[in-house]
Amino acid sequence: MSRGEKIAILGGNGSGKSTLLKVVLGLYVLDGEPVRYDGVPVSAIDRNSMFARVQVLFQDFVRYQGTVRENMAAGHSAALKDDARLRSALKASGLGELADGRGPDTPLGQMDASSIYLSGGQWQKLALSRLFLHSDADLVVLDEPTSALDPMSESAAMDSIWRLFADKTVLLVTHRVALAGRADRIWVMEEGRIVEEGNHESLLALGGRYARVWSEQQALHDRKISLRSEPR
Ligand SMILES: Nc1ncnc2c1ncn2[C@@H]1O[C@H](COP(=O)(O)OP(=O)(O)OP(=O)(O)O)[C@@H](O)[C@H]1O
Repeated sequence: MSRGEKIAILGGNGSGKSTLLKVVLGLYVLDGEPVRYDGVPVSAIDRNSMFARVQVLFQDFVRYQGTVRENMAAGHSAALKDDARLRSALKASGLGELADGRGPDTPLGQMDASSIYLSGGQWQKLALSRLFLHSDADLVVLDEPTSALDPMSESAAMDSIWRLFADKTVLLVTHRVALAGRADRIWVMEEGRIVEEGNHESLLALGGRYARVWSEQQALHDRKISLRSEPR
């Protein structure tokens, strides 16, 4: 990976995408050549200084029984007081109504009668807001960050991801070829290995697994559009 590069990782269930992220982060150590950051093996880098430079969003992100503010500012107390930053991060993930409505002090979950319940997709947006709020890392690692979002929300959230992390190195795991297509480089995984590598155009030209999944997902998309436009 080069600094500032955007890499998307595609592959079927169990192909090794999440495992690869953990290897990159030094959470799993493999035999053989180690993962290096600026030439330094990941095992030789102090965990705290490593995680100060890396922002991670896994699929099983945390949900705190607390307010929106507490959920977003977890581990970063300075952000607790900055309402403008909190609201802007909420809007970037698609929670504009919450930002403009009851705002950062809204209690979530079952705290009391004034609490609101978030849906699965809304929790994922909140997790993304937390990431946008603290986007001061060099490397951003995202494991299916929009998997619970509806198509419109997903497209808007991905726009925010590319915009807000424009100068960061991004590693994005996704099942959606349309989202991967915007990356500088795509790794296609199968049985724990990268079996295809390139950008959208070169992988389409290769005519392999990526090209096949791309045309299948395009056909599905076109079918949905035509179903929507058929007269009732
Ligand atoms: N800690 C572990 N110990 C043993 N096997 C594991 C461990 N974590 C993952 N695996 C296995 O490694 C394989 C790859 O898992 P991984 O979670 O990386 O897949 P993935 O490509 O992210 O899949 P998905 O799209 O379903 O999230 C799977 O067969 C899984 O069962």
